[in-house]
Amino acid sequence: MSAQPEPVSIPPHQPRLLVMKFGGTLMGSSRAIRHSASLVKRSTVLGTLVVVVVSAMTGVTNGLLKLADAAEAGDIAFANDEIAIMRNRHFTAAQELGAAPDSETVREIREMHETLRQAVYGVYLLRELTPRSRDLIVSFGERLSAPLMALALAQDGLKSHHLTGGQAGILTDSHFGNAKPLPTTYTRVKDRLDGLLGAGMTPVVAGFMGETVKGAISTLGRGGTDFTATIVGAALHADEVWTWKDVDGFMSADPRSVPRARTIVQLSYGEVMELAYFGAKVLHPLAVTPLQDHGIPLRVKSAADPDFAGTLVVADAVTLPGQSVKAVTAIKGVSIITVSGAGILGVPEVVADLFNTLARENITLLMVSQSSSMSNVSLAVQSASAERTVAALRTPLAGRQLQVDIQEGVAVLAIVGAGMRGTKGVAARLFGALATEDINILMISQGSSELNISVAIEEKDVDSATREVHGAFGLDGDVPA
Ligand SMILES: Nc1ncnc2c1ncn2[C@@H]1O[C@H](COP(=O)(O)OP(=O)(O)O)[C@@H](O)[C@H]1O
Ligand SMILES: N[C@@H](CC(=O)OP(=O)(O)O)C(=O)O
Repeated sequence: MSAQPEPVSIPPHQPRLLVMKFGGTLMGSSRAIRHSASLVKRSTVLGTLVVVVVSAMTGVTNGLLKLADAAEAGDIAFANDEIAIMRNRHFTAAQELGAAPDSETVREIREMHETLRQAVYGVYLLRELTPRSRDLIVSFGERLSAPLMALALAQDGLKSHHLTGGQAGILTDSHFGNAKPLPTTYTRVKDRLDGLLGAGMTPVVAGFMGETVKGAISTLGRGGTDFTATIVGAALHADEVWTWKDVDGFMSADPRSVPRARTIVQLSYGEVMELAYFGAKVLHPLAVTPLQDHGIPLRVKSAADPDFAGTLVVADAVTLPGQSVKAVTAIKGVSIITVSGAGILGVPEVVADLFNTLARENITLLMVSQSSSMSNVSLAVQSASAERTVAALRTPLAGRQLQVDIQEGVAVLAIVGAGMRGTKGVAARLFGALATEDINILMISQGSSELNISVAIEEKDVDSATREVHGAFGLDGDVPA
């Protein structure tokens, strides 16, 4: 009889199960993918089970959206050229990750590009790009990067198996472009991934997507791979979900515009949702929601410095004494739509109609303000949805004497932190900092949770405003600007 292997002893603090998410930057080239795979291996060698969730190679999602639009507009030559460039990029990465020309992975990548080409040709023939076909086309980014990660893991000696979001069990509603997981998702994901983990595999899930009950591919909204990772984390009751980044964690501002930004040690789920909603690109706004019920921690970790703890996101995050604000964040590319005129005066149903219409159209309102005389309502929306918003408002406004004005070139700046709850003088300090920079405030709003205060300002001022506000709340680090 052969000798039984020694049982693996796991040190007491070693996580049993981690979900690790790698975004577009960390999947951007064979070199980046190899490094990402090495971060997985660091944990698996210690006996931790890891489920990997990947995004498309950086730039691919935007490229797919652009070529889909081109096909709808009749420019099939441009669309085909873009597909060829993408195909080359994926083949090169596969080859650099050791795939032989006749390997299963290369065959799979070739087939996927062919299906993509056919889908895009269908859009061109019909001159129609529905949300459903856009989701199918854009999903190829993640579907093509998952086998690349599997190759890199194999090179590191790990057995792995890659799956689409639907194959991993993620079932969604039919809100193509912004789908939400159905409740059955969690048991389905558990059933499917437990089997693979039990067989000693490291599953690689293509992020950003699920599928509807009819089997159509749906996407979870831009940045949705974070959401995939937390759905999987919640389904498997993982010890933690780690999102690896090219930054040192969640920082007190976007380090690209504020060089003095520092890593935030801890954030609550609520603080993260506010930050993500107000433009901190680090996480999808809904990403922490699946983790909240089970209290599963999320860590934002630096791929360049894996021993650094990064930012821990938990229910009861610490707030240091005197730390009213933890971060400053901004959304650029905003428009303010103002509805005004006598027709709105004293007619509350008009306002109710406006909001109902916008909710039906799935338009996200970044800020809302209504004058107390009720003679005007201002709505801040992403400029990309401004036209759609104005078109949607036509019906509730029809036949009333109302004027609609649009102001473009706006940004929304927000300060976020649980410590501002009940702290006096926070708004005064914010407005003081903006006044120092001679910045005009177009709209103001404070969330009733007192977790944030947001202001709309002209976009040209937003970077200097962010730096000034960051300093005013004592967030500047030691790094010279
Ligand atoms: N508060 C913030 N903390 C850290 N990074 C931020 C913040 N706000 C914006 N960012 C930007 O988000 C980027 C990381 O997001 P993204 O590139 O979407 O990551 P991924 O490719 O992993 O999805 C960073 O490079 C950084 O410039
Ligand atoms: N690729 C998708 C999903 C995603 O989450 O990407 P990333 O992790 O690179 O932000 C997007 O660009 O929206």
